[in-house]
Amino acid sequence: MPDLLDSLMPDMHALAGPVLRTSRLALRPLLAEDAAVFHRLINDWEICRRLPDAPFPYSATLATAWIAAAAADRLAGRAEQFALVDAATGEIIGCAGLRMAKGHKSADLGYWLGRAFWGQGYGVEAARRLVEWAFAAFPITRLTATVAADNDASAALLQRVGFLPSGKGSQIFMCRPGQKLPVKHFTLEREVPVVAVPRKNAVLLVVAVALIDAQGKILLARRPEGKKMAGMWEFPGGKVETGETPEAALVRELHEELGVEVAAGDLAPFVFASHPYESFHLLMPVFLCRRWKGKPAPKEGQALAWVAPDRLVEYPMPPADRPLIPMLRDFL
Ligand SMILES: Nc1nc2c([nH]c(=O)n2[C@H]2C[C@H](O)[C@@H](COP(=O)(O)OP(=O)(O)OP(=O)(O)O)O2)c(=O)[nH]1
Repeated sequence: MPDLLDSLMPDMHALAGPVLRTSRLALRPLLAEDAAVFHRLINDWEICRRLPDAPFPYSATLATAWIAAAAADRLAGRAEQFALVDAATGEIIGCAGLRMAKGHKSADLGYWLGRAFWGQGYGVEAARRLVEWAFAAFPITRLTATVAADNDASAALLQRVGFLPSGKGSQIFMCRPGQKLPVKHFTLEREVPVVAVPRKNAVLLVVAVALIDAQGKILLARRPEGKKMAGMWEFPGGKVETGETPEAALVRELHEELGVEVAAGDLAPFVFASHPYESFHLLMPVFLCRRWKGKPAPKEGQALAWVAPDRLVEYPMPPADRPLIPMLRDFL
């Protein structure tokens, strides 16, 4: 359903550029017919004295020329300037834009609001949206912004949007010819996505079980070809998934690997292995289980063997399992 703003907005086809929306604003390209409002808002000493490129008084001719230059800059890829439009009224309340550095590696953020619209969070709202769009739409790695050293409100705005102070300097402001005024520089770096690099000592929780049959033999499964530690004999089990209890993981693994059904209550905690492997640290609680439903069958291509406790040593096992063998032998 078209909202009020759409009905107040100039013909979208006339807009040679994107329209960005926030909860209260639309940021749209400036049009030649905006010149009168643009001029009325900007021709204010309190605004011009804070903008490096604005003379004072700010003439109507300059307003028209500035809007035309903004359109040319957009076409040439030099800048993206927007009128900030109140979504409730369709009224222009200020401007914000990005001036691209050569090669589009960075862009400079600029903005101003008509004096009646100060102190209501419009600047932060517009700047946030522009920043978000800038990083999404261009391969820039950094945004910069410069404010007059005494413009505390603007410095605070930038910091609320995520900019960090990056130094001080001085700059000519057109409304005060002949002198350089102190400025503060700010930058905002593109967020580098955090890539989850597995840490060498990341703990991997694996759960395993010694299934013990009526003769007191223990079931071992041989790790199939193609897996790490292929050929080693291990206790059935596997990784505990996120949100799973060790018991639930074991019930699942025994069903998947061996086709047997086990009740969590029939799993008795026995011992654990804690072992540093090359790329992770294994933490493996080992349960004992004497009751299950079904006949264990190799569902995943593994060989199975029922082994008496005193013969476990004859089966090559992963290094993490070796300390478990005497414990099982002594206990059973
Ligand atoms: N199930 C089981 N795993 C063991 C034992 N001893 C031991 O070091 N492990 C290691 C081998 C594996 O790195 C890990 C078990 O994970 P897993 O069975 O879910 O995974 P996997 O390596 O077989 O295969 P994949 O699913 O990651 O491809 O724990 C053991 O006695 N039983």
